[in-house]
Amino acid sequence: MSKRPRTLDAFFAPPPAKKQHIDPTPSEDGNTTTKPPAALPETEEQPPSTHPTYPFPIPHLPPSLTDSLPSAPAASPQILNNPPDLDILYYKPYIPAPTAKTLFHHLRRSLPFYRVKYSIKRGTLETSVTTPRFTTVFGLDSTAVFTPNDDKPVDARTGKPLPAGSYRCRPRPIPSCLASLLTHTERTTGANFNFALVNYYASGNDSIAFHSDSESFLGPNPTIASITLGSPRDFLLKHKPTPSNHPSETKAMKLPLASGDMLLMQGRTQSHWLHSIPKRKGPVGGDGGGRINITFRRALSRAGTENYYRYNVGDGSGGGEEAYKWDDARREMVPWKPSGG
Ligand SMILES: O=C(O)CCC(=O)C(=O)O
Ligand SMILES: [Fe+2]
Repeated sequence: MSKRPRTLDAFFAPPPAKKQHIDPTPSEDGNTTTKPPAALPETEEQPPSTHPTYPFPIPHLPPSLTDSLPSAPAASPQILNNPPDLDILYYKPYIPAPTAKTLFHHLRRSLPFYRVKYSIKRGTLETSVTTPRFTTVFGLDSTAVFTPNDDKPVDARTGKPLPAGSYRCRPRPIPSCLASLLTHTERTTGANFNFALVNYYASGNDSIAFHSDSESFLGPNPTIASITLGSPRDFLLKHKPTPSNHPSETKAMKLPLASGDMLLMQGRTQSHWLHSIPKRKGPVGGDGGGRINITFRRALSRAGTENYYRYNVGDGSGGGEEAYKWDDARREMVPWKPSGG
């Protein structure tokens, strides 16, 4: 449940909200309100998020977005708990469509993405796999924190610097554009999150196979918020096999996720159900087929941090794989070169 009254600037504002509250009244379409110009410079001056682990600075949300964000959720959630072991709140939508579209374009052009390669062993055969979508991740498990103005994580209990080699990966603080959304989602749901994982599906050819996010580093019955921005895609859910329920007989449930929708997966959902975004043939519709998915999660141990960076940034040369950045002229993700050329 919400811990603070929800207002316009509470929506994406980080906890110590610097901005003055101006006008929480949404317009008729539930989207924008006209703001006094005086409010704009303060937001415009917000510097981008920077960190030695980021390949480039990550801009703050633009004033047009922070100022037009409504008091979410835009709709009360539908409760999906009828099938055994399923426990999902379906916000349809969480963020109204026009705002979700602006947020989609902002995040697509602002975040570094990766096409991670890893190898899996099947028997004695080692196979190389390329993740069939772009991914990126920010955050740190609950044993450590980033302190303001500090590049390196410190011990969450003692506040002391971590011994060298505590992490194999190089954890990245959550940039302000995602931190604002995370904070608002915590207020809406009453859950706590320390990770933001982002998928970018460039077309209907990108996908995620059936899996559950039931890793032990999330603890039992984890709560995961999952937000869709951009083109719609089908989200499939099917119960894990049980002695009386053979996988071939398990019928999948289909949720047609649209831009702005959020699923709050909780309870026994991860331990008992699998989910996937299958490939989609033909035109996908909306935003040229591109779709962003953001999941907010809470990892409890270092294993979570190692795992998330390994599979969402990669571990090539310590800092991850080659970064990609959205190119507005080419309308695609292109390998990012530090020189810009
Ligand atoms: O894109 C989605 O909606 C699902 C993503 C997902 O399941 C995951 O990242 O674990
Ligand atoms: Fe998942």
